[in-house]
Amino acid sequence: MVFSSLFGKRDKPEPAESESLTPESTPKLGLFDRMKQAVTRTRETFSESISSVIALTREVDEASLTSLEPLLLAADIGSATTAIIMENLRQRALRTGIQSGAELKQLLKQELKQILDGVAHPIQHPSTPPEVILMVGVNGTGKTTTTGKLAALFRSQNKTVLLCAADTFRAAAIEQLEVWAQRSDVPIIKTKQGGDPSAALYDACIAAKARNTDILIADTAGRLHTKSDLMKELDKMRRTAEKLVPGAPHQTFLVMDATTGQNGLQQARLFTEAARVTGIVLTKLDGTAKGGIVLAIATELKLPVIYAGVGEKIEDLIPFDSTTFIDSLLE
Ligand SMILES: Nc1nc2c(ncn2[C@@H]2O[C@H](COP(=O)(O)OP(=O)(O)OP(=O)(O)O)[C@@H](O)[C@H]2O)c(=O)[nH]1
Repeated sequence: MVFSSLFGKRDKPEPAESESLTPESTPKLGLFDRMKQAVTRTRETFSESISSVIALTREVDEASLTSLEPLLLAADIGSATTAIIMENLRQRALRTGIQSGAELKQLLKQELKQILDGVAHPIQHPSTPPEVILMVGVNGTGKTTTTGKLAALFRSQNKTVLLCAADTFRAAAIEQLEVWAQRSDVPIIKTKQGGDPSAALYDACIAAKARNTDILIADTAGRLHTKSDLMKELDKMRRTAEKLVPGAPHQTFLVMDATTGQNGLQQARLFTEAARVTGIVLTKLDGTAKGGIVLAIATELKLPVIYAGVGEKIEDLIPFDSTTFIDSLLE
């Protein structure tokens, strides 16, 4: 089995792949630099406007605090979350008696980090393989792409992976996942388009157990929480996995598109209630100036972001870390 590294050349480059980083052309970036690159657009608007307020702050008073509020809203942090941040900032600024703009910035960073850390929890892994992961979410958020990227990420950690193409609804989803499986050099279990996704998942669970595979990732069709037949289908998949693998699905990742902002959040809120989501994968962070949505996810969904999608290529998925995120957003 050949898998050089996440940054290595792959056998069958797709158009997006051909531009991929190679060790020869570009130095490997660390997590911090990759996150920083991904949130460039958010940083440009958020950090620069915050910095100009901070630079003008001679003393920390109600006026300087209030001038931060529209900047938080502009980054799509959301009104409810912004209100929480502002209230906490006021109290902490008062309590600690800070004076300078630089201290205010540090306080803001601490406040933002605290919000993210408040919902973080260690991922529970099963004691015996396979670990079953369901990828769920509304249409077009990046489920299939993220399933492929996750396979590559786990392979680079020397885990064995099996993919299950349980998106039997969208015409090209199965073929798309097959391409990702080839890129990551992992096997795939599929059924025909229009087939029963639970049947595909059943076969995949049996195969993962027989092969002692570490991780089984199932890509599911995009759906809205309002489509009750599709939500029932998701339930059936859960029950199928549970019958075959104790505790499965161990993770249910809701794939959210960062560019959809507060609309996406509203959909996600209703989705998490119905689908027993355990964590968020936030895609397309690279394509938005509204990366502040990460904070709204924490306060409103009470769920941690586990991974962030930072581009279309196979290596463009990074484990989400609150310190890295806040530090790359607010230098
Ligand atoms: N820039 C960027 N594009 C992404 C990212 N993740 C996914 N995409 C793109 O988003 C588009 C939709 O991705 P898919 O994986 O097909 O979405 P899906 O959720 O499986 O779609 P449905 O099955 O229709 O629900 C594709 O063009 C992907 O390349 C990301 O992190 N950054």
